[in-house]
Amino acid sequence: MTTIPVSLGARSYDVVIEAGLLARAADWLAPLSRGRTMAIVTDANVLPHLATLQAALTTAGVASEAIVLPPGESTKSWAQLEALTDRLLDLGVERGDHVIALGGGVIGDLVGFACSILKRGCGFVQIPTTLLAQVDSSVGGKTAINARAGKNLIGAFHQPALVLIDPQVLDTLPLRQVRAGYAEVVKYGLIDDPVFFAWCEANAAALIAGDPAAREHAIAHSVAAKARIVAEDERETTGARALLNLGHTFGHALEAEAGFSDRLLHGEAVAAGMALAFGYSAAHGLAPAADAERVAAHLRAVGLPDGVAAAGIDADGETLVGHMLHDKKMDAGTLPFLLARGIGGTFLDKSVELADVRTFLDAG
Ligand SMILES: NC(=O)c1ccc[n+]([C@@H]2O[C@H](COP(=O)([O-])OP(=O)(O)OC[C@H]3O[C@@H](n4cnc5c(N)ncnc54)[C@H](O)[C@@H]3O)[C@@H](O)[C@H]2O)c1
Ligand SMILES: O=C(O)C(=O)C[C@@H](O)[C@H](O)[C@H](O)COP(=O)(O)O
Ligand SMILES: [Zn+2]
Repeated sequence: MTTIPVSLGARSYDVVIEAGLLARAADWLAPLSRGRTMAIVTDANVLPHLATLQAALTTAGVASEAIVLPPGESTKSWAQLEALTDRLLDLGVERGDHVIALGGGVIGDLVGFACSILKRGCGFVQIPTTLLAQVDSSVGGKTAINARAGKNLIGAFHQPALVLIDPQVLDTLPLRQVRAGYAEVVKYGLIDDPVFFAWCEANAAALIAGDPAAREHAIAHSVAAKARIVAEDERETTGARALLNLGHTFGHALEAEAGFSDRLLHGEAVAAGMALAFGYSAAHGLAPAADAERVAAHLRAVGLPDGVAAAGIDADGETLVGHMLHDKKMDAGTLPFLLARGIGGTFLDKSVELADVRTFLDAG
C-alpha cells in the first residue's frame, strides 16, 4: 500500500493506492459515515465496481444509496448538476457527510462541484475508476461542469477528504480510455521530469496493456507529482499549478470544437495539445526540434493524436483561437501559454500573440 499525503493545511488529505483496495474501502469509509447512509454517485459503466463497494460497506454495517448517472462528458452539465443536487438533498445529505464519487473524471468533477455548493459545502471522497482520474482528476480539488462558452467554465476549488485508488478496477476500462488517461501520465514527464518521460517511453506499452507493476508505478509517480504541485499552488495563483495545464489550451479548444462529446476524449485532446505546444515551441526556436519530434513520435507510438488533424478535428486557426478566448488563464486580453524549452522544461509564456498561434495552426 502506498499513501501519498496532499499537504494543504486544514484541507490536507491522503491518497491511498493499493490493488484490491475497493473491497476493503469500508476500512476508510466507515469512520467517515458517522453511522449514516452514504451516497455513492457513479455512472452506468461502473456498476460492477459499485457492487464491490456496496458489498464492502454492507459487510461493515454502513448503509449506502447509489445514484447512477449517464456516462460521458455531456454529464458535466447544468442539467445533471441540478438533478444530482436535488437527489442529494432528497437523501438528506448534511454538511458533515461525505458523498462518494465512484467513477472517472466526469463523475469526480461533477460530484466535487455539487458538494462544493450543497448546503454551501459538504464533504466528498474520490474513488477514481479510470486511469485519467487515478493519475490526475481525483487529486487537487479542481471541480467543474462545462458551459456553452467552453470547458470547465463553471466550477470551484473543493478538496476531497480522501482519495482511494484501486488500480485493479482498470481491468474493465476500454483500451481507448486507458490510452486517453495515459496522456495525463506522460504530461508529468513533459512538465519537469525528463527521467520519467524516458520511463514512459520504455514502459508505455506495458502500462497500457495493464501490467500491474507498470500501472502502479505510473499512478504513484503521477499522484506524487500532482500532490507536490497542488501543495505549492492550490488555487493556481503563482504559476506553479498552471504547468498542469500543459496542452490544455489547445486541447480544450479541440474538445469545444468536438462539442464536448466522446468523439474526442479529454486525454486525446490533451495529447494533441501537448504535441502542438512542443511544435509551437520548436517553431519559435524555444525548444529543440528533435524534442518536439520525440514527443510527437511517442504519442503516435501509443496510439494518441499528435495534432489537430490526427485528433479528427477539421477547424482553422481562427476557429480554434476563438475557443481559446474563453480559457480561464485569460488575463486582461493576454492568454498565457504553456510552452517548453525541451522535454521536462515546460514554462508559462505570457508574451504569446494569439495571431501568431492562429498562423501556426493554419500552417498545419
Ligand atoms: N479536476 C481535474 O483536475 C481534472 C483533471 C483531468 C481531467 N479532468 C476531467 O476529467 C474528465 C475526463 O475523465 P475520464 O477520462 O475519466 O472520463 P470519464 O469519466 O468520462 O470516464 C471515461 C469512460 O470510462 C467509463 N468508466 C469509468 N470507469 C470505468 C471502469 N473501471 N471500467 C469500465 N468503464 C469505466 C465511464 O463510464 C466513461 O464512459 C474530463 O471532463 C476532464 O475535463 C479533470
Ligand atoms: O489540476 C490541474 O490544475 C490541471 O490543470 C489538471 C488538468 O489535467 C485538468 O484537465 C484540469 O481540469 C484543467 O483545468 P482548467 O483549469 O484548465 O479547467
Ligand atoms: Zn487534463
